Amino acid sequence: MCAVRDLVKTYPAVRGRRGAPGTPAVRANDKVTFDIRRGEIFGLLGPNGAGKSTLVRQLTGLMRPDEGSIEILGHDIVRHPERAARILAYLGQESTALDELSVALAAETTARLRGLTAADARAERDAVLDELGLTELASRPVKKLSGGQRRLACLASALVAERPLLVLDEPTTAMDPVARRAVWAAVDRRRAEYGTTVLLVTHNVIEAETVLDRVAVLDRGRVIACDTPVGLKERVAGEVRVELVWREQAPLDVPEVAALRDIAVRSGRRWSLRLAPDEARAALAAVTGGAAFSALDDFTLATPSLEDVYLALGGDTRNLKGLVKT
Ligand SMILES: Nc1ncnc2c1ncn2[C@@H]1O[C@H](COP(=O)(O)OP(=O)(O)OP(=O)(O)O)[C@@H](O)[C@H]1O
Repeated sequence: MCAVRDLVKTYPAVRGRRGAPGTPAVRANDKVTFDIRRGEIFGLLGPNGAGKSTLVRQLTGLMRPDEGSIEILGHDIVRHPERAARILAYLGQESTALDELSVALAAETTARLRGLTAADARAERDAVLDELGLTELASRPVKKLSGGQRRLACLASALVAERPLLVLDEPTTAMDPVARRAVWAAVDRRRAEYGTTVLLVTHNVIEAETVLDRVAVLDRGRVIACDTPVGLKERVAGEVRVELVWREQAPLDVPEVAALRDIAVRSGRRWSLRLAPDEARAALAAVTGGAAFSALDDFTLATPSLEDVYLALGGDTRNLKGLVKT
């Protein structure tokens, strides 16, 4: 339903004025290629600055690529960017003009703009607000809601008047678990009833593992892997993750601990290691059996997550949310 081929987007360099340093050109998307199938929840996963929003802006017709092609439901979006608005609903990260309206009016106005009659727009509005648990907030201005409520209200507007493709950029940011569940239930229902396809932008690995059918992992503008979460995890199936949390500082005078130091991803008191099963056993025996044990606060042993895949692929995890617990 969506085919992206060799998409390239470079933000040009900006020359500094009056001696101020300029900014170099940034190749935000570098030959990005993938396909999205009808009815799937397809994810774009990557850390801050990986190029996800740039990609989405091109898919939604808001930005023109330098090179490459985008075809959605047979429409050439590079040549006809205006057609994107008729095919897809886009929930961006930024707040919009809808912020000034009440929750109900924002949804109703969007439905009208998408071609529904006044009566149909009101019916859609009521159904979507009810579905997302927003009825009580219907008369409140969007801009006066909490962060999570505002996201939900913007999603309500995105969902009115069915579109075959939903493009959702971090839809559940700032939402509580009840709101998150309402979002995924609403998405699932559309998929089941209308075969709706979803492109989900996220850097939340945990959410990605649970909701996505397939995921393209983006790193510095390039797709470094594209597969099902299970398929990606199989790439590191031979490894387990060991998490060590030290009480204060790691006892580096213990040789076994010093040896682990260089292969651990360290975040304060927490060390995260990807090891072969027998290495993991040896490491745990060393830190739980000997002199290091009194310095250890906690440890866990877990099967690989998407985070491990990301690391194994050479990704830069510094900004990947849901990874490093502090
Ligand atoms: N308008 C712009 N001008 C110049 N550079 C930009 C512009 N917008 C983004 N960039 C750069 O392009 C790269 C990709 O940015 P983009 O916003 O697409 O990343 P992202 O994956 O969506 O990040 P995030 O998760 O933080 O939203 C980054 O290096 C960013 O600094």
